[in-house]
Amino acid sequence: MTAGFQASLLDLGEEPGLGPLGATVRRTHLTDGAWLDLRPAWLTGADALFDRLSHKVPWHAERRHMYDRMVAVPRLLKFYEDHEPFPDPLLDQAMRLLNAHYAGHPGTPFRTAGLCLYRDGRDSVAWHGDRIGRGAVEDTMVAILSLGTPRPLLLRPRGGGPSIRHDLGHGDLIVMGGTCQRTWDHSIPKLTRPTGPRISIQFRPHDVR
Ligand SMILES: O=C(O)CCC(=O)C(=O)O
Ligand SMILES: [Fe+2]
Repeated sequence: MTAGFQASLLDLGEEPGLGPLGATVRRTHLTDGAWLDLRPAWLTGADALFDRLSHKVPWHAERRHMYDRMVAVPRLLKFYEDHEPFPDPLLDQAMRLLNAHYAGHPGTPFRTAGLCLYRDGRDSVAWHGDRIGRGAVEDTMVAILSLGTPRPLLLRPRGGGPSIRHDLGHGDLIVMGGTCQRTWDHSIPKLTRPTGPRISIQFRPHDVR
């Protein structure tokens, strides 16, 4: 989608700014009532936001129970509940713009911000849908603003079938909507080539994880 992260490192002085949504958002309909909206380069001057978030967010590692043992979650995390102040005013602005653009859609308004830091290509998210809470039974929406090194996001129908791939670049927006969390799974696969860091900001409605 957009240029690589390293190439833009010279832009640190540029103030981050969000573009319009409106007609710049391109929708792709998937099967079973799932859809994706893409808005490449929604955020310009994204280096400065990457830099601020990497320093300001209290990133932490988590361990989760898997099969019969505890394993390290392969990324750093911080989840902002809807009553918690976001770590940067740009996240408040992004959520306001998203809520204005998607007003009235099932699964809105967006209320929380989940942040992930992928330190390198070994960090990843395994196949899953955001089905904790309402996402398991109702249409919902998850909007992701991607910063830093581009990483592929893969999606595949839960019922089986080929996966599709979207490369999420520095400042790109992708929105999963309709039945996407129930009928499709998504993942950020590990990469073996040298890969710089990426921050993912996921806006979700209340009671969806
Ligand atoms: O890194 C991303 O953009 C996706 C993260 C994700 O799917 C999740 O945290 O549920
Ligand atoms: Fe997810």
